[in-house]
Amino acid sequence: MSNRKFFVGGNWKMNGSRSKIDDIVNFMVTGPLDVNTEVVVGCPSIYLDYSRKALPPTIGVAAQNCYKVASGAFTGEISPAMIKDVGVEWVILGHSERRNVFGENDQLVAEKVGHALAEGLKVIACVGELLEERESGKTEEVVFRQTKAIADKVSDWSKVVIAYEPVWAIGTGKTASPQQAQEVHAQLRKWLTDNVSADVASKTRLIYGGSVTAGNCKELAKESDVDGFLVGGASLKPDFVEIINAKA
Ligand SMILES: O=C[C@H](O)COP(=O)(O)O
Repeated sequence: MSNRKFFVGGNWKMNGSRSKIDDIVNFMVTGPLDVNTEVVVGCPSIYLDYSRKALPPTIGVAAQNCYKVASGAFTGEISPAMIKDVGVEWVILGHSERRNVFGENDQLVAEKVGHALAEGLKVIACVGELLEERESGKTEEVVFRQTKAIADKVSDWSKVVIAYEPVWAIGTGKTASPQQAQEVHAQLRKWLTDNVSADVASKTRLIYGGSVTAGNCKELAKESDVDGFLVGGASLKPDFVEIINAKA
């Protein structure tokens, strides 16, 4: 039994409206939510303020992205300083959709992580391989490369959660099996032991994302190196409560 607090993040992606958020807040407040799980929801930037005000302080709020500097001529971007200004304490960085739809590379993701942490935000940093990378035996190489870029910018690991999200499992209904998730999580934890420290490796939450549902969360949560989830589609539905309670 690890002493890592189970962590469940919801990533609403580009979904929602004020009325939809009211519904989500309602089912989350009704819960009941396992008090032993840390819960954070990732909102579209335009709804960060609204969501932070609507949710109880026991539920964290995350931006889904931010830029790597505090302010300036960067049309369309938001900064960690702005995120903090509306009372939001987390940001998701390096999500596979940022990497693969919007072309963010390891270096940009790492710079964003470094700046967000320096500004006092906590970071959910995402890594994960494409289907062709898995099929050609490159999963470990890819997730280690992505993790190293991020790790080089981290000085305080207590502010970081790593989300392993195999791209082939995101939004596809093809969840990684508990064994597949555990295998990569164990490799990542060993990487942290070898390249950061045993202490950081034992304390850092490694969460899994990719088609997590109320139906598969309990089996995944039994794996010793799976410390929680990053949930997309199911975080918009009352099923999210069951996922938060996967360990209860
Ligand atoms: O950030 C969440 C992941 O991309 C997983 O999304 P999904 O649960 O809809 O597959």
